[in-house]
Amino acid sequence: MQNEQQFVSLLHERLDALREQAEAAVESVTGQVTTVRQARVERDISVAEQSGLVARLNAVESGLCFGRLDFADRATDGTESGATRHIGRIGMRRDDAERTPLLIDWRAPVARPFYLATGHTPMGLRRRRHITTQGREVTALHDEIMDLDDTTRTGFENPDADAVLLSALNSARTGRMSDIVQTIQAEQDRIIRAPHQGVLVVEGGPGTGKTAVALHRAAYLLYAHREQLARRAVLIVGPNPAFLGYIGEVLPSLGESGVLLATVGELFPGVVATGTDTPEATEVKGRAEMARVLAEEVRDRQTLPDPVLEIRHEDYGALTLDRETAREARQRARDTGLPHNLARPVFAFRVIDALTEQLTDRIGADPLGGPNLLDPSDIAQLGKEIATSPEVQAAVDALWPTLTPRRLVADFLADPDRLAPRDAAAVRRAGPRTGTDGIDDWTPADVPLLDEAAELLGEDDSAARAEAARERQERIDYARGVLELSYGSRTQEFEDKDDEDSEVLAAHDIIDADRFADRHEEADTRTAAERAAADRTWAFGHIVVDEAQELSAMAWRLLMRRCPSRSMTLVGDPAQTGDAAGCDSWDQILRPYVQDRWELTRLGVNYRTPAEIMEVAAEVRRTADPLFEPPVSVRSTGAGPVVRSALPAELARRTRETVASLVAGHPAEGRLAVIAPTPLLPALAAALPDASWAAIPDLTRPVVLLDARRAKGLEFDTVVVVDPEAIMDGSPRGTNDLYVALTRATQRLAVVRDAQVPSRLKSLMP
Ligand SMILES: Nc1ncnc2c1ncn2[C@@H]1O[C@H](COP(=O)(O)OP(=O)(O)OP(=O)(O)O)[C@@H](O)[C@H]1O
Repeated sequence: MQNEQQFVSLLHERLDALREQAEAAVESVTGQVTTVRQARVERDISVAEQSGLVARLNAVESGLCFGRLDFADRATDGTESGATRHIGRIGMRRDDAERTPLLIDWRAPVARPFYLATGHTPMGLRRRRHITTQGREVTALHDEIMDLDDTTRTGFENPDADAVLLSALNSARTGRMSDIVQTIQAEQDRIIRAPHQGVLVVEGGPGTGKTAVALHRAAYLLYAHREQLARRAVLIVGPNPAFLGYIGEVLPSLGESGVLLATVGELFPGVVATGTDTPEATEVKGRAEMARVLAEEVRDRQTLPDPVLEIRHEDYGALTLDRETAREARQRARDTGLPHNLARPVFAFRVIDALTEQLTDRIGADPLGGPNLLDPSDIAQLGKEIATSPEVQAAVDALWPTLTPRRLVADFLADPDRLAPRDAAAVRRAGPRTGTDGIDDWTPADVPLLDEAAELLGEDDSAARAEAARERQERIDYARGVLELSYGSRTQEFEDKDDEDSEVLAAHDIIDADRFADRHEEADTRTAAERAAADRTWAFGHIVVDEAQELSAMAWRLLMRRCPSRSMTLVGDPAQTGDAAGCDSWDQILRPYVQDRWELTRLGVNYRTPAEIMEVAAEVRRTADPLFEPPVSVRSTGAGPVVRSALPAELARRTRETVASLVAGHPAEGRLAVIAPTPLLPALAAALPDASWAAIPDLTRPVVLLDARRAKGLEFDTVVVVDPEAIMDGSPRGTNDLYVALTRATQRLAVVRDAQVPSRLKSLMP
């Protein structure tokens, strides 16, 4: 233990030294004042790099080193004979001439036996050690002998190989998910390190570690393919903001920050989707056919005169645009296949041509019947006058208006006549107020519609692009110089890959002058993730979707547009689908985009819910699917759910008593959630004044009140489910919602039933 303590102390000293260096570097450049543009670029880059490094070093402080591998003297693969390697959150080297490896990043290939080796397949190991620390102090060691012929003993051998895992699973929850880097299981490790191309679907029941695996996979991919992914950023999509808050600390604790966490409702820059839809409206808006409906809405705006449009020209009097000419112009514009706003100039040119011809005929007609008296330069001049005439422009606008996505979708929702009457009634809402460009409270289900509209409409940005190209060339010239400088001052002490592959990246490692110029233009020192968040057309390097079963067909269209490489990890559980627009089958989701070229893998062990609680939850699922088999719980606590019942008027009071007795029975422990049907929440909030209750509840509070939909993906030490039958009947997928609610507890479950409702579930009888 003492030796291990010394080593861990040494690691922290090294970490301190690296941090001091980085902080000093930030300080030394921050104060520099310069007017030379190249020097300013260098300074900004330096500050961004070194500040990022400081943040990263701070984040890995806790649990910096958690494992040790002792390789056998006679190594089977010939690489690590007799060596000892410590495994940690990041890689570090000594500050010596050889830059000796000190700590191996958990993602490095050499760390892999830590997760995969078994007595049967020792992968060259003699011993594997789990090191538990608190702050900088080593508090426990657990050794596993991998080579049975090896008779050396350390005194820390633990017959219970799962002791470290079980201690992690039993620890009190904090309202924030923690990483599992110390105890990743072999089946999880294989998914985390699966190849990065293509679509990988990870399916598994509640608590099987899908979220944990998805996040560690993102961290692994950023390590293994940093060059590609740091530049394009990784997007992690979660079901709601509370869930994103819950998982938000995992990647920083693994030293990663180049990731954008977002809900689908946050993926249309400039729109904050604060509204809510009924389940019916969500379902209708999520249907794939909405793409066609919106396309038809756009075509509807490309109108024709009926039968002619009279245009009064200031100087030349009345001009007429007939239906046939407009139809021909419209066809030409449509034939380009361009989005509406980009095809508009084609339509406009044709109309202007026709009007110019009309005017030419009128003004230049030879009274004697000879050829037109105007010469080509006169005609060109007339054309210009027509094109710039406000009346002509108004006529073009009336027939082919420039449209914005917000306006189009708002108008459609105000008047959704194209839909069947029931569907129209479900989605109809007040139109945009005069003068506004949309509606005030967009809902998450509107966002894929807005994105679809943006695709259909396009943005005429040719002038802006030409200007951007010119500026970019200027930046490239400066960036070339900066890169040369950056290579000269590269970091030396912080790697466990070879030199060219350093995991601490400096500018010269990952980019050439072109890309560098893109990233560090003077006016924009944002990270790739930040820039991605502001850019609707950003193509992410990899997308991870959690609770993927909840996404609608329209949301998938949006996500696929953001990921042209189709490098994606989708995790989910169709048995937990709650959203009315959610999909039931992966094939149905993926076929339109990748046909059958996607891979499915399953996780079968439940690390969260004890066996006794899982049995009750499984019974709920079996009411919908009699052959349902739940994932196997890794733990059992010996305690089944406590069931109480009360008359409807007493439900809130009974719930308060139940919460009070559970809190009193387990005073210092973790978090408690009350999960109830949405209509009951106000009454329960009044009865539980200390509970956190909001659209985005504070999960770090001791008691949290929420409905089943918001509980998705979360977990608590203790869960009280109120009125289970009402949750079941509350929506078309209510059985799934109740299944979700019952599977959120890591330790204890209580159920408060409505005594007047006959129970459909044997195990939920008092
Ligand atoms: N290898 C592991 N070591 C330690 N804890 C683990 C491990 N795998 C999973 N867990 C823990 O199990 C719990 C459930 O994991 P997670 O939330 O990822 O499951 P999930 O499959 O996403 O569940 P759900 O479908 O219900 O949202 C978490 O507390 C997670 O930290």
